[in-house]
Amino acid sequence: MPERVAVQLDGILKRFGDAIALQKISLKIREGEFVTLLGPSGCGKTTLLNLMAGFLEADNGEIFIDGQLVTETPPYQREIGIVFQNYALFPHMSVVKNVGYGLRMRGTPKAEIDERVAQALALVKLEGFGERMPRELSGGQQQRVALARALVIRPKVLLLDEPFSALDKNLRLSMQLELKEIQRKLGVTTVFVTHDQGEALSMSDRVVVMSAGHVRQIGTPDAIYRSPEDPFVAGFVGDANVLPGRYLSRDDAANIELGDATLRLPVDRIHASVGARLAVYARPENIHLVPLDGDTLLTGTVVNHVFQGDHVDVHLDVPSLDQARLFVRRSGVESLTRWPVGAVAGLAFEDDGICAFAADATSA
Ligand SMILES: Nc1ncnc2c1ncn2[C@@H]1O[C@H](COP(=O)(O)OP(=O)(O)OP(=O)(O)O)[C@@H](O)[C@H]1O
Repeated sequence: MPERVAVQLDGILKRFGDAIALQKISLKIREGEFVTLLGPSGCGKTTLLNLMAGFLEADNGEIFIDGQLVTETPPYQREIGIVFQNYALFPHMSVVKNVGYGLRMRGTPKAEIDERVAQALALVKLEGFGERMPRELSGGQQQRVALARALVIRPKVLLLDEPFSALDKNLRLSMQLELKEIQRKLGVTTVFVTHDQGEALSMSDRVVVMSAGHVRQIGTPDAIYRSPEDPFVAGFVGDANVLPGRYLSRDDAANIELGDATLRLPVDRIHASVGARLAVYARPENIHLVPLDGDTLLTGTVVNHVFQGDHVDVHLDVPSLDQARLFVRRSGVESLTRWPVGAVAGLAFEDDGICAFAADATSA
């Protein structure tokens, strides 16, 4: 059976005055999918979410929800649930009244409202909190109420705009897990907005990376992290060393000059033409320190260790790479003694986690 499309955007263009906030965005979200819009502040994530919700109108393009054209449909008829960053609970209503609001507006019978509100509160683990007022709840509890209020109407799509960004780190992590479990249990199509790449990678089925009103890449977290197709994505998602290189030639692999060394990399990782100067992106965990021998072409001198708890980042100067400084990630503290400051190490690059773009195309 073909997968159903829950949300479809076709050529969405949005201007604010002379400024273009969204540049012809097209996107299909499958039923039951958890999709995250990820990008830096001002890239257009919230604008896109507000267009799906119906709070804003597009200047051009069409939006379909569950196969219906909704471009002209007001928010309350789109059957979507929304959770904002700042809770936006009704302050003068109890938890039960807040959660039941959407059902009362739809004229649902009282007995059914009571039952569905109780179910929704159980889902977000807030049984027993029904008579409290929002001011009597913690930030995390308020956000659970907001989630219950959004889910109780059984929305076709759940939209969340940075819902956990006001929470402290530990609470944010546990809320992320909880949301993901609830979403999986209900199978509700979800669009989540964040500027936090860790949040996007850990929760999503697919991530839509945006910058300056454009979609830069759409893919699974693994594809976005391992095979970025755009220099913005390579620089924004995860840590990367950006090193100067040149695309020498291509046979069954791409031959890339990096300082005195030539790397052979899969051709599909090189987004440039033969002869181009390159910005080579290398993840710190994909560069290894190796003892020097007669064949070592690329070496670095250790200049610093940065202890990060579960790993150590070793920083090195690489004279043959235009004096570039790079860092590699080691899991054990043994690297502190094996590669002390001042030591000279050979650098070995794994294919996985390396990609390159024409140097003049890089924006990150
Ligand atoms: N009502 C508005 N009037 C004018 N410009 C706006 C309006 N809303 C958004 N913009 C502009 O549109 C662009 C996209 O804004 P948007 O809020 O969608 O970004 P964002 O990616 O959600 O950022 P943040 O993470 O900071 O919320 C920005 O340049 C912003 O200044």
